[in-house]
Amino acid sequence: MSLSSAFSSLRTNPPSKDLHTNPHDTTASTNSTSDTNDTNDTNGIDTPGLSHQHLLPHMDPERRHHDQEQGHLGRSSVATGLPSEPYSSLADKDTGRHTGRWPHRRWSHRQPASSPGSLVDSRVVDKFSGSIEHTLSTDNTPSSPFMSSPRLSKSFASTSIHENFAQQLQQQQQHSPRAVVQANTDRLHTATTINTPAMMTTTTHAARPNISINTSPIALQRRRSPAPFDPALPFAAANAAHHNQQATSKSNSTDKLPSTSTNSSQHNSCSNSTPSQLSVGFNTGKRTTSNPPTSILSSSISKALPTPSTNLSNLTPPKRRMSLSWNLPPALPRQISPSRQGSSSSHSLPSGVPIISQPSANDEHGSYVTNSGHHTPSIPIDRYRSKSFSSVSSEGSPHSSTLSGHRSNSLSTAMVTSSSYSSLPYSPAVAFLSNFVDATAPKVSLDEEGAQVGDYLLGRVIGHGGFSIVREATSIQMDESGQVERVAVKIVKTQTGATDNDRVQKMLRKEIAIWSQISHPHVLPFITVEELPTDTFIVCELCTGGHLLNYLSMRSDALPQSTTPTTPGSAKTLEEDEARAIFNQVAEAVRYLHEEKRIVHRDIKLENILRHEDGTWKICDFGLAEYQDEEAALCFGESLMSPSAGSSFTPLPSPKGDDRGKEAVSKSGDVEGAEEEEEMVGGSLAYSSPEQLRSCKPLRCPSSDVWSLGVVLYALLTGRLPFQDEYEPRLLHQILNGRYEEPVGCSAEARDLLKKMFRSKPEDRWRIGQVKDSAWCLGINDHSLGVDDLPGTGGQMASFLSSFRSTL
Ligand SMILES: Nc1ncnc2c1ncn2[C@@H]1O[C@H](COP(=O)(O)OP(=O)(O)OP(=O)(O)O)[C@@H](O)[C@H]1O
Repeated sequence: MSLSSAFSSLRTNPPSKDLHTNPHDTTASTNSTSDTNDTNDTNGIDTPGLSHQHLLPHMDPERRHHDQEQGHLGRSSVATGLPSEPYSSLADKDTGRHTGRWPHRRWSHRQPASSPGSLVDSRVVDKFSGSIEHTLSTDNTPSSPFMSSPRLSKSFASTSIHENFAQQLQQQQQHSPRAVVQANTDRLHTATTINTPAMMTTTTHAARPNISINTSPIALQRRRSPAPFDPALPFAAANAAHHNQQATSKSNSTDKLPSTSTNSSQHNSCSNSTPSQLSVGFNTGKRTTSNPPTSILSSSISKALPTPSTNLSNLTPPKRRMSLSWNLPPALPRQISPSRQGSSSSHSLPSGVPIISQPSANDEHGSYVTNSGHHTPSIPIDRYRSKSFSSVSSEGSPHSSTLSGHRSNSLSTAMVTSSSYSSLPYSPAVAFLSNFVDATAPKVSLDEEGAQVGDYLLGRVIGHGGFSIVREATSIQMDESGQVERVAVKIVKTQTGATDNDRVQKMLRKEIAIWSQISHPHVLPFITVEELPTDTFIVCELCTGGHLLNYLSMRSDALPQSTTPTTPGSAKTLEEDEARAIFNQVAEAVRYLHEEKRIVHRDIKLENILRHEDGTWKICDFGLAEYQDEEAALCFGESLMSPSAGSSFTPLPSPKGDDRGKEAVSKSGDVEGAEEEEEMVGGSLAYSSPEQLRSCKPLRCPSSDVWSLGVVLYALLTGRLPFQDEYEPRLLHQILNGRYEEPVGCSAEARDLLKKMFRSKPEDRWRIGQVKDSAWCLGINDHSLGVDDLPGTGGQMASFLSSFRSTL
């Protein structure tokens, strides 16, 4: 259910007492509430007796511990206890309507068309992406202080990204040679187990007869286009080759040996194909394949990699079962051989699959160069040729042609035994495998730990956004003091083809454009952006102290159990001075945005206030930020606004006593015409202002930021949210009526400031300048003067009094 429909349903079905008898309502109380609307504007909706659970002490300690273990930088859903399913996954697939729960991320009035795709469970993909997350549902977890602050979801929620990850994983699995091998081995009953490149175990089970050719479209396709190369396969193949050779030598049974004759077409098949495409006979212990058998190595490769193109109809099972473990030595050293780089080769292996080339003439011991330009020295090629491969028919063998560069007729009939290798530093299989070192190196995807992005190396995941993940990163170069710079990198995937992609990219561009214009000590500094076709990387300053929600949770945990407050503020999560110090920093940043940059943040919440290691607090996440009007957009970010949107901007709503822009604000608080058609309402429900709830379009109204900031102030003072209820309609009514439980145990100035920030009508609400100049922010404790209540004076008068007193 969208917000607008939720609201209209509220109007048509005004809340009645049965709201309070709803089974969700376990906290009905008669605690006093504060109608902070000075004009007593309740819109005809009354919600008496609403009470609040105390937030922080109810938070599951295990979850908090997990979150804290993550350096307080974990996924916000962990800390909040909010359901991690994105909004779209909570919507009915057919109707696109809400299923009744609010998501933990953002919200939208319009549902994405890609509902089915968005049903991918992010938990699955979290595992895939390597970040172990506990995503909890409100259905089965105890409520937390902020649990019932359900957040509204962006329609381009995290599932789209996760879905992309999952699809990639699925594709990779489906098309990898390993998958094809697996598919075929179901029939061939051949299992190949590879532990690591260095330690392999190959087990060959008896093959079943009557195996037919797989001519499925996938198989045919695979023969045409090289499949992704699975580096483990050559290892398995070569191991099998080595083992097979030894076994067959010992048995001395020529009947069971595969033929060593081959032809050049088979050679080409080997050298021009990925391992999975090697289409020669399956070594079953009998020479019964229709393809001419190849060298022992290549036939063993084909055994490990039975492919669809193999005619296996007459295969008979081997009589024994073999099992082999082989420890490989470390990878051989490599050098770049510029002379070979880019040289044309008759081989056409996929990039990354090296091809052994002719040893250089002046290399005493022989050396070889791979198709990736790597030159591998110090392999005694001649010795290999004369001894290791003496038993292998050279014709058609990939080794005989590529390792030595010519086919040696001398390599014909002698058998290889284990003693053949005794004088060699490496076995032939190892020599062969060493050429796959590049290919076997773990492939680091561009957005994973270890990848390099610009001048930075990506590290662990430190946060999740609605459509991004955030990783720690370090600069690859040291600064003058020999230190590497630590930064955070926000990674947004480009989901080509996804329904939401265009909108996500557009919003991302706007975020970058706005964020890069901002410079303030209490705004998270933007550093740079790197764009790749697959991802966008926003590099920004790292805040190691976690976000404010974590901080409050941690401080609440530290409270003795006996002091768990029953009313907000009765036990202090933070001392008022500390709350003031934090609030002043955040309010100063908001003042800068509103007054100097004429930007509205639109997503101010505890999770978007980060603690720097120097102890300062900074606002982050400009994903929903907007310029307040056309003038500001032209002045600070002219390219950001579409012409159509630009012309529709209207002046800001103003506080009481200021006529500027008054006519632009409708009764509902909507700023008429200040929306782009395709924009969607965003933000978190618990922080949303009444005017935003009433509007089905996103507002560029700075007073909405002030409301959200009031929610932050309340949390700082009391350790809980002012508007919270697991029953969504009741939560909406609380916000729309501006009803919250007035905190006890804090100063009158603080309570007064809250009232001013929670005024229902945006034009009555204090502006950020007034908030900053309020008696509480200035630390003036004499509320008896009542100057804050004088229209249009509040902050200025407090400020004046403050300076006046300091002169006394
Ligand atoms: N510079 C940073 N240092 C440390 N943690 C960070 C930093 N930036 C972001 N994070 C963490 O990552 C989380 C998500 O970041 P951010 O809010 O910027 O992403 P987002 O995709 O815009 O999220 P949202 O859906 O809330 O808009 C933050 O809540 C925070 O915990």
